[in-house]
Amino acid sequence: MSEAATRRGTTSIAPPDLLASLDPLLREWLPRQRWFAGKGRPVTGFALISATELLEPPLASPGVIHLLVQAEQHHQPIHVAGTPGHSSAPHADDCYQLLIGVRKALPPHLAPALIGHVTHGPLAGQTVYEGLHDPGIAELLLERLRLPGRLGELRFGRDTRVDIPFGLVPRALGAEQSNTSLVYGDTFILKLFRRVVPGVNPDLELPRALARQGCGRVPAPVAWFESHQPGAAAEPLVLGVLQPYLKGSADGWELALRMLAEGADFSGEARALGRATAEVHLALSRALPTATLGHTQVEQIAKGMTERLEAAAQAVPALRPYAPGLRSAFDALAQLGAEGRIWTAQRVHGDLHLGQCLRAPSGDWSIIDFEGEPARPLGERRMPQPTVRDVAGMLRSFDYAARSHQPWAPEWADTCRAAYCRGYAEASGSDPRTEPVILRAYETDKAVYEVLYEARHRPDWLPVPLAAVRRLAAPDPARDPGSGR
Ligand SMILES: Nc1ncnc2c1ncn2[C@@H]1O[C@H](COP(=O)(O)OP(=O)(O)O)[C@@H](O)[C@H]1O
Ligand SMILES: O=P(O)(O)O[C@H]1O[C@H](CO)[C@@H](O[C@H]2O[C@H](CO)[C@@H](O)[C@H](O)[C@H]2O)[C@H](O)[C@H]1O
Repeated sequence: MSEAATRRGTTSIAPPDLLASLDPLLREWLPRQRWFAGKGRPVTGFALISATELLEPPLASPGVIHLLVQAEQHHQPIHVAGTPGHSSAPHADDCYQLLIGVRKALPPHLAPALIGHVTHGPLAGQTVYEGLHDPGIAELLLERLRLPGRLGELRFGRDTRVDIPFGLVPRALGAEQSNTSLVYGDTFILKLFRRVVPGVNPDLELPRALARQGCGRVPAPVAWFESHQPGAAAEPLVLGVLQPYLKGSADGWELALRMLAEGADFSGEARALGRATAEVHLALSRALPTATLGHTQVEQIAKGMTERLEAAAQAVPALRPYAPGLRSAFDALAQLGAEGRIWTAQRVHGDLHLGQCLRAPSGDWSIIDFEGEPARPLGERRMPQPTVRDVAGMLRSFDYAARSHQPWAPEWADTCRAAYCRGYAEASGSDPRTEPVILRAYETDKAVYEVLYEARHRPDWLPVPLAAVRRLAAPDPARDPGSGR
């Protein structure tokens, strides 16, 4: 445990002692979590950012300790699962939010939440576990959100116009997630961010800005909590956001797969999704500053895409044969910029795909999860960007769905992609397909991101973005730019 960083805490147990007790257990448990971002590099220790007791162990059982810890990891080349190659992607030590339950022994229903048995230090003889799986702890968290105020370095805030009833029954969502969500009585959903970075979190910022615009496409934040580290320069860390739960809504990804399996037409939904995306873009352009992208900025964007491609090709050797073809998409974008083509940029979703779209029983689509691509630096995620970035994300998603189907259903993807662009044009007045160069560049950038994402998180899925990479590296000039084949 790094002594230098065991700085402070609002705990009855001295933070260095607390961390010394937990260190060996967390080293083993943390890398196994779906939301752990530093896969492939062993955790060598932890530095404490803050520790706050929500309930004091062992006086209270369960005890509940809120921890922000920095996971110290080797920065040397990593082996990326599913590929024979290595990556040397530099990574700062990531900070994670943990809610640790402490009990003498775990009741059977909490057995899957076990982190381990503490053998030494002030918690010796206690069992520690993933507190978010304990309904009692989840209830306690909602209580804190109902009553805004401070607890140590934690600050709880809420929109007091919205009633948060007492006693809503919690359940963990259990979804494949980058974070962890709890649903309360089918009324609210609390998302706890796992890897946290200082600064404005777009997943709170954008939905609040959209709510101020009266945009009904995005659930409006009802309550939130942050950690405020001492020191004037320190920016808060946004830790959780409570929103209305869209009961009975269907996830766009699941729905698309279901309709594909049934041979049902999804183009009506794709068109509605295009309209929903354009409406959100319009509201964002009104809510937050926009920018004009001239020659220099476009060149910078193309350079960033090329650099990401090179880093991804280093990490995933299967990408290497296609790199020259993919690079040509970014060169073509830079070339258009050099010829004087100007684009408008604005705040966008940043990681839009079918799984971020929820369809209410009424048929209305909502959009969630405005965090952006988790691996990108926060400053980059909050920059104004061309809206085609989100469009490209959705087009990729139709391709993903079609390729997850046996047999591959390319016509299905083509129809959805075209319908989505049509819907987008109806609501925005401009069809993304009329800008094939920038569309191809953003789609290529997204496919490259996906190759790296899948290599790191779901190696079995790697063939899906690799198939797109093959197509994007050698485009057929005769083909419609909205087509995914
Ligand atoms: N407001 C909501 N209403 C209903 N379900 C939601 C809502 N927000 C999120 N979900 C569900 O939770 C899942 C994870 O939410 P998301 O914000 O995408 O988390 P993550 O950033 O961890 O991926 C979504 O796929 C969706 O099924
Ligand atoms: O979980 P997040 O919303 O943070 O997003 C990450 O995980 C997504 C997968 O869960 C990943 O999306 C990719 O797979 C989807 C199918 O599961 C597909 O619809 C998307 O088009 C594809 O990009 C996303 O890229 C990643 O950031």
